[in-house]
Amino acid sequence: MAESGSAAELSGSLTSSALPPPRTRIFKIIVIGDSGVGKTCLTFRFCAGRFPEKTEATIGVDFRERLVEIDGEKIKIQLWDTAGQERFRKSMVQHYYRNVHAVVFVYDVTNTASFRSLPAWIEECKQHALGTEVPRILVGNKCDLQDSVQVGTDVAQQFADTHSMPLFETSAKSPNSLGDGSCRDSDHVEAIFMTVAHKLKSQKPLVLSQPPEGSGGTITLSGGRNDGSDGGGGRGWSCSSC
Ligand SMILES: Nc1nc2c(ncn2[C@@H]2O[C@H](COP(=O)(O)OP(=O)(O)OP(=O)(O)O)[C@@H](O)[C@H]2O)c(=O)[nH]1
Repeated sequence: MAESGSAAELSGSLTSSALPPPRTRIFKIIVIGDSGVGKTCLTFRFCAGRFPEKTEATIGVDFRERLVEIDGEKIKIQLWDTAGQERFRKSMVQHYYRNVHAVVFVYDVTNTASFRSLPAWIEECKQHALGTEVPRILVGNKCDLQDSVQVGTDVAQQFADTHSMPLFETSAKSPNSLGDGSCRDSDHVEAIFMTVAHKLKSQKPLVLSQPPEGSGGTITLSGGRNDGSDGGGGRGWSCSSC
């Protein structure tokens, strides 16, 4: 009897230790659009939780990360903030498009030219073999500048529909600002990136590197949503985990 008890204990401990620790998945999301539309501010807002006091034109690429928890799974959202200026893109452009999970196209609602450039950005994605299976969203930024809006929601929505993308209008500066009445109806920057992460998570179930027997290779985690932030931000030219 004593022996069978030990065997049961042994088998129990073996089963739990045979499970590899869950890996943190990384979702690489590239943020593209004309220079000055607010890509740096949007990515900073999501990762650091605030509007940056000062920004400079991005050279090559910056990337920022934030750890979130979705349905009990920790996921690292890695935002690649790409340079809008052509002269700062050339050497890096092929790196942006490697292993991309989602694309965020940004225009400035107060700048028609940035909206007119969108087809060229879409074309660039196409040229880098980004298939239609890669989720894309369209973000109109700076909607706090209500008196200067040049790109109406209806025109933007039409464009988004034509290209099968959801449209979000927001402000990196004052999302959800209710105090002064601006941006009352805008989407929160937080919600925009979390929507992309939820979409990616639903598309890509967690697959363990060594699936336990009988699990079918896929483990579905469930539980309460609890977003956490490491507020991480960093400037870099490459990323070892991508
Ligand atoms: N009012 C307002 N200004 C914003 C907003 N987002 C960004 N800006 C301003 O727009 C300017 C450009 O912002 P960036 O985030 O540097 O633009 P970018 O798209 O990263 O530009 P590049 O790095 O050159 O590609 C800065 O002066 C920001 O303060 C916003 O939501 N509202």
